[in-house]
Amino acid sequence: MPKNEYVPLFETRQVKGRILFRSVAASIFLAICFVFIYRVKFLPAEVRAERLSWIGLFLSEIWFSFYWFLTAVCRWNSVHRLPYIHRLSQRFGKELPGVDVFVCTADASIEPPCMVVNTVLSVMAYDYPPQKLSIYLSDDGGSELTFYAMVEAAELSKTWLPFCNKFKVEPRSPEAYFRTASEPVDVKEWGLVKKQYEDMRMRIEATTKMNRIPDHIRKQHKGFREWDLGSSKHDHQTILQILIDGRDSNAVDVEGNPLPTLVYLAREKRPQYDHHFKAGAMNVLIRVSSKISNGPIILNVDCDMYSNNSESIKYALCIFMDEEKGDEVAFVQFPQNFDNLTRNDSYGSSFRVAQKLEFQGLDANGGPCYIGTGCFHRREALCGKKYDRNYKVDWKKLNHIKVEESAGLLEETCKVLASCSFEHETAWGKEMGLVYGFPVEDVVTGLSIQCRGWKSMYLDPERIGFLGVAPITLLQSLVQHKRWSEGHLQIFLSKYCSLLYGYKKIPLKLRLAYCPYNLWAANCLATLYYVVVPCLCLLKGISLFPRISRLWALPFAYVAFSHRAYSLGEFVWCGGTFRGWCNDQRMSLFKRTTSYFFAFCETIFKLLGYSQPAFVVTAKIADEDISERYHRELIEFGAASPKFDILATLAALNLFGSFGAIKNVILDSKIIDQFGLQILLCLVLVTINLPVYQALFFREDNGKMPTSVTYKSIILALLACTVAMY
Ligand SMILES: O=c1ccn([C@@H]2O[C@H](COP(=O)(O)OP(=O)(O)O[C@H]3O[C@H](CO)[C@@H](O)[C@H](O)[C@H]3O)[C@@H](O)[C@H]2O)c(=O)[nH]1
Ligand SMILES: [Mn+2]
Repeated sequence: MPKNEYVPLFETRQVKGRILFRSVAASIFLAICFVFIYRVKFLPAEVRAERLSWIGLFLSEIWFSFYWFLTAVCRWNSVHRLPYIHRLSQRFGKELPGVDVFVCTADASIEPPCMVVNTVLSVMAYDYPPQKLSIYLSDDGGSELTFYAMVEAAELSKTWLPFCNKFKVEPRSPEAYFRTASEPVDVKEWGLVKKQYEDMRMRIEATTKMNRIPDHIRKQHKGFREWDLGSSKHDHQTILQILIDGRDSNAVDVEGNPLPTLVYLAREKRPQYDHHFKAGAMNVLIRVSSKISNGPIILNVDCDMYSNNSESIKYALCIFMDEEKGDEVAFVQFPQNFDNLTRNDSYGSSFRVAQKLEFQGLDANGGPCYIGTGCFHRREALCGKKYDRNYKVDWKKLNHIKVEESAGLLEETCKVLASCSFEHETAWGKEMGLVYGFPVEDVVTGLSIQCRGWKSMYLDPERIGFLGVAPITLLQSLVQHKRWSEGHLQIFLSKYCSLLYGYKKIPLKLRLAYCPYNLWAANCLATLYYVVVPCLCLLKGISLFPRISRLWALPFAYVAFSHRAYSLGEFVWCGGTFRGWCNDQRMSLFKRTTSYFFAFCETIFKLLGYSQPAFVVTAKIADEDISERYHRELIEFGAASPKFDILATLAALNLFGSFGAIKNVILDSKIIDQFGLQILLCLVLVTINLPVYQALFFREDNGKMPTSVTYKSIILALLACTVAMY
């Protein structure tokens, strides 16, 4: 091979199964056309109630078809990327760029310091030159418990990092490693390191339990003095402590190797200033890190997302540093995987199909969204730089910038960058850094980066890059989806709507591909209609679908069946189980009727100026009996919530509807022809809701439906049935 021939650092391949996907999509499209023809042709002319319900159903079907069309566009092409890390090391050797890792935490009571420490240790232990690695923890909880945990992490890293390097252990979160490793790599050292970790964990957990730091520990580090003034979570000065200064020749592990830099940061918080949640935290991190290490690549992870693959940085660099295609890439997104999922994933948290297939589609269309965690950014792009075609990075030059100030001086000079007033009348939160004002700051930021001309890419290596904690109760999951769908809808209704904002900036396909996500919440109306009206019409004797003896029933059946069968096929192909798929279907129904519905309403309130932005942080721990039920895959209802009122009422309604229908069929079997499809729809809904009935009527544990919800839902459902029948 000639010497200067370009050898790519990564390759792009078409995802298999495109022809199957396209043929199924085409056939579904055809069937949808027939459904529409039927709806127009047979629209009932006379009876008012009948005509109205029919029109409503038709509108819902138009919506579903439109939505389906968007998802099909998003998936029409899809690619995956194959990085070659050995080529990276061969080509760049020691000239690798600095990487700054940002870990965000917000609340020590639901994000245990011990978990944060594990995440931090896992990213400190990346297989990457430690002099080029800096880890920043942003603590929006401003908690000395978390600070203490970080002091401990700095200490443990001195044995943990050499241990990881020596034995090439994976994963590099000590907790996950000792939980999953089957046999000790080296009995003696294994035992020693394990004991050190266990001791540290016990010390941290003890302080967390006491909710305060005992005096003898406070004396160990000057940083604790910052809490002497008596600060609260929402009102405190900036706390910045460089726990390990990577430049310091004394900062070495037990074997004398250098350690990565480790920084604790709690930005200033004052009640009278908006802090913009995670987006605000990230922007402070960007500024502070620019003074301390200024790595040209930034990795962002949530505090529960430990690194599960010590080579992820190198994978991402294969994209950024590729001579031909790398310079236009602003961020490289890894999927969001979880390590606390049960076999059948009761709450559909795995995003299996989305992450194995949809994101590849986005990648082919111009780039995946930024999803907040497991994402590598090019610092310049994140800070607002526009891409232009002559942009070419000189990685070598980037490496020769040196910071001279001492750690102590840096701690003082950087404080102003983390103060509440710093951003006043600047472009931060608008054109610079993460965008403010949306509960999904990540997605809107990714979009705005892409609209500045950059591309993004998706990497899903065989060994999972990051593992986090998925919600462990139904309510938490629904609350999380409410935040997401609300954030997305707000983006859609703002100036950042991909269709308009991206006009002439990103390809039409990418503009369209954002829509299925942005419009999650908008699904609620059509779904609620489909869940409520056919059932009530059944009781009233209004037929909404073609007779099953007629050919017109075929397209309806085909759309429903093939669409779901294909989805099941994909789900299993992506490694899911049949029951997992059923759970996923149930969750998508639950999300649509509750999370999306509330998100939809709240977005309207917000547009009218009635509600404040919020970010409900997902709890990463739970009581023992809750987590025991989670592992038994029992759906957790437990607490009273308006979301459960809705779920239970809809479930009861369809149950009564089915009872009514079965009674009528027994009295007169001929109606099965006329109402066949409608009865089937009700029965499918009843099947999906089986766990709800169980929670309403049969369960005895603390996770059953609260009695108040049971009564409310039965009364409401009965009322609705009565009104429908008379
Ligand atoms: O005021 C805040 C609120 C949250 N966080 C952190 O943001 C992260 C995400 O919060 P979490 O409650 O875990 O939300 P998830 O729904 O799991 O997060 C997903 O969705 C969020 C947007 O809704 C993104 O910010 C996240 O990166 C993405 O993983 C966590 O590390 C928090 O500590 C802060 O730093 N400051
Ligand atoms: Mn999370």
